[in-house]
Formats: sequence, structure tokens, C-alpha cells
Amino acid sequence: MLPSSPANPQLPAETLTVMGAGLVGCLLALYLARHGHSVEVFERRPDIRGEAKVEARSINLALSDRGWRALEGVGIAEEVREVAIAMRGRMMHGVDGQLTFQKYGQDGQAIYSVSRAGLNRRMLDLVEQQPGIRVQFEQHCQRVDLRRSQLEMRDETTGQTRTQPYQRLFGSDGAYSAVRGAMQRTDRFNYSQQYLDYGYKELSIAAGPDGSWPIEKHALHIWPRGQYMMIALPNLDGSFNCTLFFPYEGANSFAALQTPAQVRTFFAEHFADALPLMPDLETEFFANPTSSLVTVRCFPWSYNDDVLLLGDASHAIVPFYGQGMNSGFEDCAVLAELLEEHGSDWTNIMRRFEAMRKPNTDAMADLAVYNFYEMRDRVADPRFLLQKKIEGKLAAQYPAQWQPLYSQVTFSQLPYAEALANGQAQEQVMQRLMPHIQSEADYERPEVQALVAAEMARRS
Ligand SMILES: Cc1cc2nc3c(=O)[nH]c(=O)nc-3n(C[C@H](O)[C@H](O)[C@H](O)COP(=O)(O)OP(=O)(O)OC[C@H]3O[C@@H](n4cnc5c(N)ncnc54)[C@H](O)[C@@H]3O)c2cc1C
Ligand SMILES: NC(=O)C1=CN([C@@H]2O[C@H](COP(=O)(O)OP(=O)(O)OC[C@H]3O[C@@H](n4cnc5c(N)ncnc54)[C@H](OP(=O)(O)O)[C@@H]3O)[C@@H](O)[C@H]2O)C=CC1
Ligand SMILES: Nc1ccccc1C(=O)C[C@H](N)C(=O)O
Repeated sequence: MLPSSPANPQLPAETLTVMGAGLVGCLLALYLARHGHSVEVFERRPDIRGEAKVEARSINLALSDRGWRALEGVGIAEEVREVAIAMRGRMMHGVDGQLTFQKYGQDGQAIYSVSRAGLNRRMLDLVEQQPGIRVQFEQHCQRVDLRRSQLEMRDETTGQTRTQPYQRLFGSDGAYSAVRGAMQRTDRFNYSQQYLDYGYKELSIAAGPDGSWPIEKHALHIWPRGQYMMIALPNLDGSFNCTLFFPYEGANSFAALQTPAQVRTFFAEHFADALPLMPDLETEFFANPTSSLVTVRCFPWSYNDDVLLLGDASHAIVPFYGQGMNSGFEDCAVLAELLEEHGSDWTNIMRRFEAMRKPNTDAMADLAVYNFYEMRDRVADPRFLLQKKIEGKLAAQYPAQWQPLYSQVTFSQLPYAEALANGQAQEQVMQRLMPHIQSEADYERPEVQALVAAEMARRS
């Protein structure tokens, strides 16, 4: 028999409780168990593997380097790669249907479209196969008593509520975290939430004949329209999941589209090339929810050395950079490194974790909002696209001194805060160079090359 814990004699020593078996909770449980801990996981929803269709928000997600690295840490990156679709760049759809392609990085670099439910299912399989982890579904955390280290849990199958102890609790219960809710009522806990005036609605583009992709498969599609936009990510079956990011109120807004005819007329005018590919548009538009977009910041992420928040529970961000899950996965990889370094010195682990991660997830929150302006508006501006091409040339010519901001965030492990600071410094250089550049060919002109060399000398 395992020795019991002094705090809660009912539990064996070292039982860690993970709240939420979403993407981050599953990965976290795997990392903790592989460090020798006994882990119990509670999830409010039914087991998604048993349901015909239980879809959360966003049917597919963009996975990039930080996420891959964390998946590699538990040995599942390769099998996920087999069901992931490389998106090598943005495909912009003009109002007139004209297409423009903007590469994300160097040749061979891409972000990957993966099914959220598929990934979550596979991670749950691994969690259940892992000795030392027990997952319980339909267990809804109602309240956390931080002082007594107790959870109030409702069993959704019976409707009964019980109180049960925990020794150490990891809150990976998402943007509306119950664990964070309890911490919000403690002294000197800082919290803010900021909603955008935009909501989003998920729609779809149907697969072509025989499961072919009716638009470019290896791209993230964007219909940038200034104040709003639609995007589409590819699925394995030839279909695409589209997301319309749209103001709640105003002339072009959710409030203004009240009937199927209004929706069709609006799409015919603004997304004319997509409309014929969306046979279920009106049905989906009124059946699917309009969901809000929020940034959550809080601190500290720990309570004594008993409780720690990870993933969206501590840093929910708007989805525009495709980094929410990636940063939550990075949380798990960083925590695993700290476990390696500090064994079971939880005080040290939790302090260091929150101190390391907070500036980075704050930076990512800002970058995510920034990317909305870029995607919905700036990508439609030829000067912006020229600037991106020139940056690509700079990166190729001076790889040690220049990496585009997008690449630092997406294709590197550099802390997000450093990426943001570097990106801001590089943007200033671009602001000085671009007035001298009217075309890609101008980059090779001797006077431009002299300016570039001077800027690079200043940076080194
Ligand atoms: C439209 C949209 C598109 C996105 N696209 C991307 C993308 O392309 N790339 C990317 O990296 N990120 C993306 N994200 C962000 C990504 O979805 C989140 O960052 C990620 O899901 C966070 O994982 P998590 O495990 O922390 O939270 P969640 O995925 O929310 O998981 C939390 C789990 O906890 C459970 N839970 C909640 N409350 C309780 C409770 N009280 N008791 C018990 N269980 C509970 C939930 O049921 C859930 O299973 C997107 C988000 C949105 C909204
Ligand atoms: N940063 C962002 O803008 C957003 C991020 N996300 C993230 O996307 C992922 C998947 O979302 P998914 O699991 O489908 O989430 P859900 O939409 O299923 O939300 C899960 C639960 O959170 C509560 N909830 C939802 N919206 C709100 C709200 N506006 N205010 C308060 N509580 C709310 C509800 O709980 P109850 O039924 O008990 O009221 C809901 O059942 C999660 O990581 C989530 O964290 C989701 C939405 C926005
Ligand atoms: N996954 C997303 C979900 C919603 C909005 C954007 C994304 C992106 O991934 C955008 C991509 N990183 C881009 O910059 O083009």
C-alpha cells in the first residue's frame, strides 16, 4: 500500500489532480505520469470517443513548432503528423475572386491543420493506456475550497454532488476555469478579461467530387474584408472549416443578418467565390452559435504550492495567431523541464513556472490581437505583402540577424516575449527601408543594399 498524504489521509502520497481532459489536461497528465506521479483527471464532458459527434469550438486547429515539440515529448508527434495537413501559407481571396499567396516561412516550413476532436481522442487513448492515470468523465467541478484543499464535484450521470479532497490540483479547465474562479476570490489575485466587439461563427466548405479539395489544400484561406474576415482550414475529407469573424453590431454585422436571404445576399456580395462552395450556408449560419472572443490575463497562477493553472485557464487568448493550444502545450513541456530539474520541490517548480511563462503568454496575447488586424486588413494591401517579401529576402541574406516575427512565433521555440521585442525592433528597420523600395527588384539595388548593410551592422 502507498504511504498516505499528511494533508489528506484518504489519498495515497503524490496523487496529482488534473481538472479538465481537454488538449492541455491530457498532455499534462501524460507528462506528470511519466515523471512517476499518480494522476487523477476529471472531465465535465462525456468521453468524446464514445459519442457519434461531440464537437467543441473550432473543428480544426493550426499546430505549429511549439505544439509539435511538446507532442514529441510524449512520443505522439509522428502519428499526429500522419493526419495533419500542411498549410504552407495564406491564400488571400479578393472581393473579385483574385487569389494572392503569402508563404508562412522558408520552403519546407508550414503550420498544420489537425482535427481538434481527433487529437483529443488520441490523447485520451494514450492517457488511459498510461499506467498511473485514472480519468473520470462527466465529473463537473462546481467549486474549489482552496483553504481545505477540497473539490465540490457533481457527477453528471447521477446529478449527485460530493466533496472530495485533493493534494495538488492542476487547473487545465479552459477559458472559463472553475479552478481559476476560486483563485479569483483570494487576496492579491489579479484578473482581467477583455472581450472583442467581434464574434465568430463556424461554417463549412463542402468537399469536392470524390473527396477532392475544392480550393488549395495546402493553405490557410483568408477572405480579408477590412473590418471583418472569413478563414478556412482544410480537413482530410476534402472539406474546409470556415470561421467568420464578424462584428456583433453595425452595418455589416451579425445583428444585421437576420434572415437566410440577407445571409445569401451578403455572402454573394462579399464572399462571392466561396458562396457556391457552401451549400449549407444558411442552415449552418442559423444553427451554429455565435461565440465570443476573449483575452484572459491573471496572476499568480499558483496558490501556495497546492494549485497551478495551465493553458487557457491561465491565459486564454483570441485565436488569430493559432497559438492558444500551442502555448498551452508549451506550458506542459516547460513544466516537465522544471520537474526534471527540481524533482518534487513544488514550491520552486510553481514559482519558476509562473515567472517564466507569464511574460511570454502576455506577449502572445498581444500578438494574437495584432494578428487580427493583419489578417482581416493588412494582407489585402500590396505594400504590406511587398514588405513581407522583402523581409523574406533579408532573412535569407542575413539568417543570423533577421528572422521574421511570424517565424519567431511559429517556427521557433524563442520565448514569445523575446519574439515580440525582436519583431518590434525589426518593424522599425522595415519602416526605414520601405520608403526606398517600390518592388521586389529594388531590394537588389546598390543603394538599398547599402542601407540594408548599415541596418544590419547596427543590429550586430
Ligand atoms: C475559434 C477558435 C480557434 C482556435 N484555433 C486555434 C489554433 O488554430 N491553434 C491553436 O493553437 N489554438 C487555437 N485555439 C485555442 C485553443 O482552442 C485553446 O487554446 C485550447 O483548446 C486550450 O486548451 P485547454 O486544454 O487549456 O482548454 P480546453 O480545450 O477548453 O479544455 C478544457 C477542458 O476542461 C473541461 N472543463 C471545463 N470546466 C470544467 C469543470 N468545471 N470541471 C471539469 N472539467 C471542466 C472542458 O470540458 C474541457 O474538456 C482556438 C480557439 C478558438 C475559440
Ligand atoms: N479566447 C477565446 O476567445 C475563446 C477560447 N475558447 C477556448 O476554446 C476551447 C474550446 O472551447 P469549448 O470547450 O468548446 O468551450 P464551450 O463553448 O463548450 O464552453 C465550455 C463552457 O464554458 C462556459 N462558457 C462558455 N462561454 C462562456 C462565457 N462567454 N462566459 C462564461 N462562461 C462561458 C460554459 O459553461 P456553463 O455551461 O457552465 O455556463 C460552457 O459550457 C477552449 O480552450 C476554450 O478555452 C473558447 C471560446 C472563446
Ligand atoms: N488557426 C487560426 C484560427 C483563427 C484565426 C487564425 C488562425 C491562424 O492560424 C492564422 C495563421 N497563423 C495566420 O497568421 O495566417
